[in-house]
Amino acid sequence: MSITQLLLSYLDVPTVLIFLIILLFLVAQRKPHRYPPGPLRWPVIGNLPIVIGAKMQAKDFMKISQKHGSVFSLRLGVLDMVIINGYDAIHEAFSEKAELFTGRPHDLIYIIQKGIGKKGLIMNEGPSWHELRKMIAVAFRDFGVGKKTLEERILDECQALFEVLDSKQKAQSIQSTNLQRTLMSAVSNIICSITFGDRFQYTDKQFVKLLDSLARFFRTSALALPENAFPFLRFIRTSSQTEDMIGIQNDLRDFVRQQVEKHKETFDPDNIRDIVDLYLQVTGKEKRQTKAFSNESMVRAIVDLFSAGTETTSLSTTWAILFLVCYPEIQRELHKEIMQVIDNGRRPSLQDKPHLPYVQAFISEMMRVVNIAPTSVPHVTQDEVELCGYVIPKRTVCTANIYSVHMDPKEWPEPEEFRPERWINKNGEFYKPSKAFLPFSLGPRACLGEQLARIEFFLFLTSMVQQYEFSTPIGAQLPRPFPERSGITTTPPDYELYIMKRE
Ligand code: HEM
Repeated sequence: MSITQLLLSYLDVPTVLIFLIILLFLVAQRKPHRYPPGPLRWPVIGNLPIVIGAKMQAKDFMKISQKHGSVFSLRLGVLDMVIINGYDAIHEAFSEKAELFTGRPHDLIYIIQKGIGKKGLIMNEGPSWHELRKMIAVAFRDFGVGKKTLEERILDECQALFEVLDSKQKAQSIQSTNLQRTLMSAVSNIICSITFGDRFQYTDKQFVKLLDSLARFFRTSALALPENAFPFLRFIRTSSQTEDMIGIQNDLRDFVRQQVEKHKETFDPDNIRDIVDLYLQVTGKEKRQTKAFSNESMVRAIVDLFSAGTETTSLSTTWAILFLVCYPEIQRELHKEIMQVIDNGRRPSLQDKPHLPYVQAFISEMMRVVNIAPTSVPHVTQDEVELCGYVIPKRTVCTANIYSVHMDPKEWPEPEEFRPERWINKNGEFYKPSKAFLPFSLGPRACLGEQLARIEFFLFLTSMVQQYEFSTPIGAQLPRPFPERSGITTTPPDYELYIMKRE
């Protein structure tokens, strides 16, 4: 009997199937030379089970990094991505090798490709992104970020918020998610006033609907959408979740377009009121219709500011209230410090900040534990690049796991413990105990709204603690003040909240 005949005599159907499965499994493990390691991949779906249905991807990613190292790879269907964990690796990528990591996956992640596109700020890349980012940074400065005018605007918005809180207080307890919606309106009004020079009533139907949609958008994980893993699905039938996310982006664009059209009617080149006016001036008067300064890129850039500026800061404030409720002794300490520095019930000011070390410590610790944007916004490699000894090919999606930086026990002993005191030195002053603190990411793509967010958050929190005491109704169950669920952002649990105006 020849060898071929011998082999064929063994090849029944189950043997062939087992052979094929092993072959597919081996093929699924193939990676380019010196590519980052990663968990075993299933044939066809790759590592999709890791992200689908995950409550908190960042936490799962951190566990994987404990086994495979700070830089590891995943394959989600056809989408290859690299997850970067820990301060040192993220610093090497986004700071030391920043110019090679500034791309965005506008062509690689379906919801971004179809719903957001390449224009604007967040998903744009290359010279037009650079030009736009520079212009918005200057506009933020010109329209008051860091100036008294903006401070006044924020404090006025706090006042509007307090009127709503006072009416809610009369209704006794409220659900914390309702408060978050109100906070979203307040925070959103600040970015609206910088961009459109206008604010909206908290009951304005279009505004409320838009903010609800925005919250839904941020609660979803873009990575887990089936069309990213299997692009052919886009030609058959997109999932309802994907349709919803695309619809939200279209609604946001329509809303901003309406505001821009209204502006055009009252535009006066000698009186530039806000960012839309500035844009109209640049694109109209100077006839500058470059890629960065087209009408559509303006609309998209403003949608980006509106979205990024609303959800993150309002969620942070909602989380802060949860910590006040769960740690009444910390709330008392904060109130005591605020009362000592801001006397006679005057409105807080940014000038008070250096005199409020415990407030600053509370804010930093809250941002560390909560990780509002736990996996940041994905970057893309602009060329082949070496990172921590591995080689990452050009146009690979790279995600920084910010959660892994803030939960690193070597940098933050007992990282899950909420301890504002970590941020206070022996002299009772506020200080940064570790470099491993990146809530706004780092490098040229770091959050453009960091300064604004910090100002808003400080003024909102200080004013709220000055005026109100937050607790839960007697007998109500206390929620756990630790993030357990996240999409693009980290959502606090819903609970019954009691707000009492201070005398
Ligand atoms: C607590 C509040 C906030 C947090 C934690 C936060 C966090 C972040 C993070 C992690 C990124 C991704 C950076 C990267 O890709 O490496 C980002 C990007 C961005 N954020 Fe924020 N953000 C906050 C508030 C704001 C506000 C108030 C605005 C504006 C009004 C804003 C505008 C932006 C923009 C435009 C980008 C994209 C920058 C670019 O791609 O060039 N953010 N933010």
